[in-house]
Amino acid sequence: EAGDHLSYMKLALSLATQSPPKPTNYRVGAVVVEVTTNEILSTGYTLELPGNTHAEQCCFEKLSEKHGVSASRLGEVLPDEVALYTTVEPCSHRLSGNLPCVERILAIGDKIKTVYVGVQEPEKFVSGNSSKQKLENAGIAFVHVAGLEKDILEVATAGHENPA
Ligand SMILES: Nc1nc(=O)c(N)c(NC[C@H](O)[C@H](O)[C@H](O)COP(=O)(O)O)[nH]1
Ligand SMILES: [Zn+2]
Repeated sequence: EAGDHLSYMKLALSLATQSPPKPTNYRVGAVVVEVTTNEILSTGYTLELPGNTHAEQCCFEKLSEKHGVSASRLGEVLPDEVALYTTVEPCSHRLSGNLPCVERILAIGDKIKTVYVGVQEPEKFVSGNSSKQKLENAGIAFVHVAGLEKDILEVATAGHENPA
């Protein structure tokens, strides 16, 4: 079981390495998994889709495209037990003003049971990321998958002046 989590987080990390480096965000990778079958429903990495997109946002936009529903209605079409793996915890505020990913997760409702994160968001752009609290308040589990922190931060900050 724990092995599975690490393999999904490693997959998310490999996706993050495809993200074009940028000084104003993090290079993140995310994977949406159907828990009972271990089927990968969607993947995403920062800036994969047009616009200033986040990895988690790309996962959801691909799923809404596939199912022909808006991302906010994904709760109607997703299977009952879904997990999100993301190398950096979902944002709770974005300096661009775009909709934070924690709000995108909450809008999906009770289909996403667990969010697995590789690291907490560094304090560089936004301090006090509140996604853990928001998710747990909504009954969504927030689980840290340990072991890849150094690699995740190196990839995430590769576009910065002084990378991690
Ligand atoms: N979980 C997560 N996935 C991402 O794909 C990504 N880029 C961030 N980054 C969080 C960081 O707080 C925001 O990147 C800045 O606040 C700038 O906001 P924009 O990205 O320009 O909307 N966090
Ligand atoms: Zn985000």
